[in-house]
Amino acid sequence: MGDKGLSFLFSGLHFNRKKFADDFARFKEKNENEDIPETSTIVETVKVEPEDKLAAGKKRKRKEKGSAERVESFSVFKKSEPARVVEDEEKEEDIGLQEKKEYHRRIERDALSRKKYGIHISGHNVPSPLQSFDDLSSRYGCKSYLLRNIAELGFKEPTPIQRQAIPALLSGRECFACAPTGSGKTLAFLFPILMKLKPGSKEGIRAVILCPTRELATQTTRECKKLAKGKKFYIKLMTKDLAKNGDFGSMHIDILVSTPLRLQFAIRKRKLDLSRVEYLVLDESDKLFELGFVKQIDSIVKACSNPSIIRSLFSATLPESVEELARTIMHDAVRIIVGRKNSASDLIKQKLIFAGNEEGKFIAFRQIFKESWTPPVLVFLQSKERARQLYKELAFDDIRVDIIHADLSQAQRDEAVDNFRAGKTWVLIATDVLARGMDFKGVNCVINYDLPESAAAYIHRIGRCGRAGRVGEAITLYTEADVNFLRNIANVMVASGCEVPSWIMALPKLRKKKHRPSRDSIANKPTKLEDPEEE
Ligand SMILES: Nc1ncnc2c1ncn2[C@@H]1O[C@H](COP(=O)(O)OP(=O)(O)OP(=O)(O)O)[C@@H](O)[C@H]1O
Repeated sequence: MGDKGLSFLFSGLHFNRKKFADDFARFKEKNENEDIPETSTIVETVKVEPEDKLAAGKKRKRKEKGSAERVESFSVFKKSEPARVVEDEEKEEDIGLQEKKEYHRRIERDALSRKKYGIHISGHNVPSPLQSFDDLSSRYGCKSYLLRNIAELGFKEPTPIQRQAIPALLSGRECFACAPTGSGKTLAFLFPILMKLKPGSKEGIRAVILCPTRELATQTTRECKKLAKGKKFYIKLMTKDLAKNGDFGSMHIDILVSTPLRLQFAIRKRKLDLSRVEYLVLDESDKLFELGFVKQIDSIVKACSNPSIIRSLFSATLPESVEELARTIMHDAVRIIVGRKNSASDLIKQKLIFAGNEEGKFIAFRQIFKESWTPPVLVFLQSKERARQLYKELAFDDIRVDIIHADLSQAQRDEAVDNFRAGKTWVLIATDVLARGMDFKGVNCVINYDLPESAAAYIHRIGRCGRAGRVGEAITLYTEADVNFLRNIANVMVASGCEVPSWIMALPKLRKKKHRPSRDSIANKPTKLEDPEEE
């Protein structure tokens, strides 16, 4: 990603490159020299402070900070801060022996716990991971209604990302978090917001959650309302109508969930005030930092001008480039990686099928349905046009098939998602508009009719199955046109323990990141699909 259009994001919140050229140079140097390995172990400095005090202190400090001090935030992962060493040493001497012992016991306990759950952290003084949801009351005074709502949802134990990200955010730390698809990241960012914000306040918007698609924004709003049940939070989804006509001055909103474009529109045209926002979440953050979104994100981050804002980035994939961009806007962030970075959930059985050409692909696709299939199935294609073609081919079969892509009206899109959720649709044909974040619990199988355009797209697409501890199956069809790109997908498969033919692994590495070949239109060779309920 180039520098163009990243005026604000790339320059940091208040960062003046000229004025702080030396610091910037040092940061760059440090960054290059101190690259933390993927499976980085625990990096914590020796400093004992109770969690609530620490959080309060942090907040105060952030509020007092002027623009110059923000330069510090460039060293998100620094292992030692020269200016602080003396101070830390003095403090350490003051700490009694007992406290020191207790501190070291905690460090050991935390390290063991993180190892057990595959949590890797970097950052200064990272709070202990949760042992259970009960920790939320004992350590952070969590209100009973929230724990009740979690229990009602059937959640017994926090997932690994929840164990670490919730305490980090509750302690006032910004964070970027990478954890597998379907591993509960949504609750990890929603919970601290609900815990920290006063419900029904008239102060204005205090939390903004950004999602790359309307479907995901709708789903996140619904999840947020479920978690907040019993409290009068004003939780709003930014609809098209609201963005165009909303009278935000007279409207009560505590938490706003939106796609970037709609929010940017409302800021510009409806003078939406985000200056009181305390929490900004970029969900599917790597997507939001892609070229199509980055200008919008830029202006939203700028509009969220509260100096003590806590920003967090969540995704199942987190490329280096995004981490670098994130560092420029975040202060003293905690980096949390669950499992291996940029890998697929190991609950998904992944398979590659060679189909020669487009015609062969259609035959192979039908074969999958003939042999064995358990609805619901999600089928991904590379474009709206191709999705329409496949839909046409299947529409005359006795199969409950539907289609979703960005050209449909909002009502049609909502209906497609609702019907699929409700089990009224068995096969949903989709473009990548549905690839990220969508949580369809029952999906057993994802079929990549067209090879995904990148390894990240592959991880997110197949991540629509194998969620919340369930197993799933992902089948990827490929043709001659895809062979050169296969290695990228195969790497992901191998990393999650799936078998891949050795010739694929021997293919040269491709420099090109995106793969979108032009393809022949989908063959029209109808053979009737089997209806599983008739068997
Ligand atoms: N602690 C928990 N115990 C059991 N299930 C949970 C827990 N937390 C969340 N879930 C469930 O796990 C599923 C996946 O969660 P979620 O959608 O947040 O995943 P995600 O990590 O955001 O995935 P993606 O990367 O695809 O967006 C949801 O159905 C959610 O209700």
